[in-house]
Amino acid sequence: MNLQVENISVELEKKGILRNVSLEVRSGEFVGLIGPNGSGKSTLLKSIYRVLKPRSGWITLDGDDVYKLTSRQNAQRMAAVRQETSVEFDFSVTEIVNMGRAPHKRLFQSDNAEDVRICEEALQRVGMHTYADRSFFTLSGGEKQRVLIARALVQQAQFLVLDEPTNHLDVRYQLQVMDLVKNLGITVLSSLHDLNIAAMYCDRLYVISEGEIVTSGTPEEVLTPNLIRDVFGVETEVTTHPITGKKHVYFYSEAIRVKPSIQKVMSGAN
Ligand SMILES: Nc1ncnc2c1ncn2[C@@H]1O[C@H](COP(=O)(O)OP(=O)(O)OP(=O)(O)O)[C@@H](O)[C@H]1O
Repeated sequence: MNLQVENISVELEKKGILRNVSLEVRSGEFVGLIGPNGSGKSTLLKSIYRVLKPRSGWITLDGDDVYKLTSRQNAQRMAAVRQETSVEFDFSVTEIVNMGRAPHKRLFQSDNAEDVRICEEALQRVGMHTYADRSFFTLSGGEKQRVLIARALVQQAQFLVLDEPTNHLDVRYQLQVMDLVKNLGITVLSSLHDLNIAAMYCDRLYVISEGEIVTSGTPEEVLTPNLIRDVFGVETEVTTHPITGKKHVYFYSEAIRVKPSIQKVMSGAN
């Protein structure tokens, strides 16, 4: 599934939030969207999963304008895990996950054995199978996140949009969820705050700042100290991770002093 975003602009309350944004996710790619708070990541993803229609430009999936597809056609192709999902009624974990099967069923058609198996398997994959009967309301932030990822998985769409999927997750589940998504082998576009997670998992990155894409490329091309200083205002050292061979970003803090021995190296002293 190939996503093309062409020159979209979004205005909210008379303020330009996205300006002429273009982006491509090729079939099978895992593409990350990084940028500071308020830069427009969620707005861009919402435009793609049809919650915020752009004022201009167009968005296509395999050449079809997403805004011209029926909801059912769209849900068969694209699943989204949003940053904030409001669940208004007291559903169980299983009921929430089952909702992801709706695009594959007729109205009021009950779950068959295959639906049950797919939902159980998805809960197992996110490590939430022992919570099947729990009320969704009673779950922690990380547990909710994993259930919502399971709901997206059972939709069996070939394109997955994720808005900060590792938010709320402890380090083990951050890696587990990212591994799981990576191993699906489907087309993925995900906003990410953690630059090292982005470097580990993404084939390519787009960097957004103040509503505009400022650069894109492989993590090796994009994650440089200059770019991170310009976009995030933070000083870094970027090296190659000794085990994964991926880029790894070390951050300097103003509050935590740099060790004198390292300061010497940085200033070029012997
Ligand atoms: N409904 C709205 N009305 C007015 N402004 C909005 C609305 N929704 C978002 N914005 C503004 O649009 C800008 C982009 O917001 P967005 O949520 O897309 O950023 P983000 O990059 O996802 O941020 P974060 O990393 O904090 O989640 C922000 O300045 C935000 O305040």
